Amino acid sequence: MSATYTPVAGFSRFNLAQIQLRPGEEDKTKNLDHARDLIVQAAAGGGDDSRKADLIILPEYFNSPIANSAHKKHAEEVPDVPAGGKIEKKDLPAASPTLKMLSDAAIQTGIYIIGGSIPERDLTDDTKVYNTMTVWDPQGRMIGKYRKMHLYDVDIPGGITMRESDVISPGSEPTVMKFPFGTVAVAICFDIRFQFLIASLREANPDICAYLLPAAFNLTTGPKAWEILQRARAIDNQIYVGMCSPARKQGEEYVAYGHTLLCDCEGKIISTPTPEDEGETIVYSTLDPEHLSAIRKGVPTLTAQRRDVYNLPSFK
Ligand SMILES: O=C(O)CCC(=O)C(=O)O
Repeated sequence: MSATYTPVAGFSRFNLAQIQLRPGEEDKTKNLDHARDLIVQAAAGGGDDSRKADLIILPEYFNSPIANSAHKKHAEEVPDVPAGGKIEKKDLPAASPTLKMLSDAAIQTGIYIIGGSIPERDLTDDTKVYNTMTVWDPQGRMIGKYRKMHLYDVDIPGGITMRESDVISPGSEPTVMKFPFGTVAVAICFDIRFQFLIASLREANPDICAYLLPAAFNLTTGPKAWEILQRARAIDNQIYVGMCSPARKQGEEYVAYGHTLLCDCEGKIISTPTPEDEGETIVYSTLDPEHLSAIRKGVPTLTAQRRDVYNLPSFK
């Protein structure tokens, strides 16, 4: 039986720069100045051709320490973006320095930015803080917002015990971004473990070409699961998948794993720092529609699904 195949709508070759930024410190101004310098550096080059980056992504909690004790103190106001809309720079909250930096950096570089994640203060309930991503266009407008949905509450004997939900409230809006070069599903860190999230987004948006997540795995789960989860999600959904980690820094309350990477739609890792490169670095990749097409055509798992025999169970 020959596979029916159509190219992924709206996907054109693009360059991604993932900034494995050093972990945030208490001095937010210092963190933001440093992140901006790295964004400018990342914008200048990379990928496997001579074009500059088209999209930059930062890590989880990049503007402040990754610590439950820090989130409330560093939380900022983040406006909601109307569906399909944008928030102009002049309408950003004056008291949100991280949003201002990201908007300025997008204008300065002329590049789309997935602004990692930051603690967000709930305006209507000051007991609530979210782990929130913002997305920016080259005009410095905020074009997307996503609140982490699955909170990292784990108790691993001999490993790590953590309850993100002691401080953070969960979001409940899965998010897909339409960039001029392709449709990208976004989420944050622990969300990668939930296959139904990306599978349902993928089903509703067949034009998704990539799944990108700011993340910060740790030294317990990083070695076991960081790489395999990304490769699994990539193979299951036949999309590019990448997570962007903070650099590893011993002595922090939460030591991030590092190893930022991007794998292609057959689970092959195409860009990652060298093993000794757990420190600050920029990982460049090129996402290629022809490669994606060839893989989907060669192994047509998505069109060959037997929905007449099985289907996702309803949770409701
Ligand atoms: O899934 C994991 O092992 C790590 C997740 C995590 O650290 C997070 O979501 O913050």
